[in-house]
Amino acid sequence: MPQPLKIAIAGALGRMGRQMAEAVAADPRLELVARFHRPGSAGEGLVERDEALALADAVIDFTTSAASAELAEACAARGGPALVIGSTGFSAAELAAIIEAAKKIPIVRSGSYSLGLNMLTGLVEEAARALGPDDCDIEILEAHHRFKVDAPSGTALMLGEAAARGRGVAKRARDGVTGPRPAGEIGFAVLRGGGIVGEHSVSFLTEGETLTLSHAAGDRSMFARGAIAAALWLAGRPPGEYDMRDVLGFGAG
Ligand SMILES: NC(=O)C1=CN([C@@H]2O[C@H](COP(=O)(O)OP(=O)(O)OC[C@H]3O[C@@H](n4cnc5c(N)ncnc54)[C@H](OP(=O)(O)O)[C@@H]3O)[C@@H](O)[C@H]2O)C=CC1
Ligand SMILES: O=C(O)C1=N[C@H](C(=O)O)C[C@H](O)C1
Repeated sequence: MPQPLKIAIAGALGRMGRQMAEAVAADPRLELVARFHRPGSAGEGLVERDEALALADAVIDFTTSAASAELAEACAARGGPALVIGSTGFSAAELAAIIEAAKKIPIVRSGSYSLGLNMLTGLVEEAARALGPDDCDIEILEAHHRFKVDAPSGTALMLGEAAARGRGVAKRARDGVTGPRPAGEIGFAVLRGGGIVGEHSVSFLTEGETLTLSHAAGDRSMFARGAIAAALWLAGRPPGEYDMRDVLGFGAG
């Protein structure tokens, strides 16, 4: 039997951090070696970040865009551990820092670790290609709980990228006199409230009919399962930035 993969969890006190700790502890292929939170919050089962990095083969990180970019730099500076990033809402500078770090360590980053959602991106790409931009409009709707801080969601942006292969630019918000909808635009609409775990739909609209592809997350456990699959997949990989489509073997991605 191979040695269990040593996992550290960032953002351990967050919604996903707690979900991850439960899932990792229950998985015999893994050993939960450290949990950490913000700097200075060690104690009661938590350690400082750098202690965690020294113990782990891989870190699973659902925190904030800024914390993830900083963590990627710290992991790269010491030549490891590998990193699974689930955070969303990245600025261009934060993304650039992660891409730089991925020259030194292997990183999986995805706006969604759900298997179903990653399957949906393939279907969206196929539908967008088949329907073409001339008479078919694409609109993406996402809904999340009241605590979510970024919009559109990382998943909505992923779906937008899938739809946009061969299409026009994103339209992130509409307000006031917007004028008619430009052809090829991909529109995003955002709903926030209550405890919604994550709902996404992509509609393809022509003047005669609407096709809608959608996904709803029932709870956060499948994000944790996907992140664990990513950590196991990363073991022994060369440096590089990978995504969930690589992990799931969904083609060139
Ligand atoms: N890719 C995917 O499949 C999924 C992605 N997400 C994304 O994951 C992220 C976290 O989501 P969620 O768990 O709901 O959010 P939470 O706010 O519940 O958790 C994030 C945690 O990270 C902590 N944190 C902030 N800065 C640092 C730091 N420098 N070091 C360590 N910990 C830090 C926060 O602390 P404090 O509370 O003190 O601010 C908080 O406890 C979001 O970006 C979300 O969009 C969520 C679900 C699935
Ligand atoms: O913040 C969340 O909760 C979620 N964030 C991710 C996103 O931004 O897409 C994934 C999931 O929808 C839950």
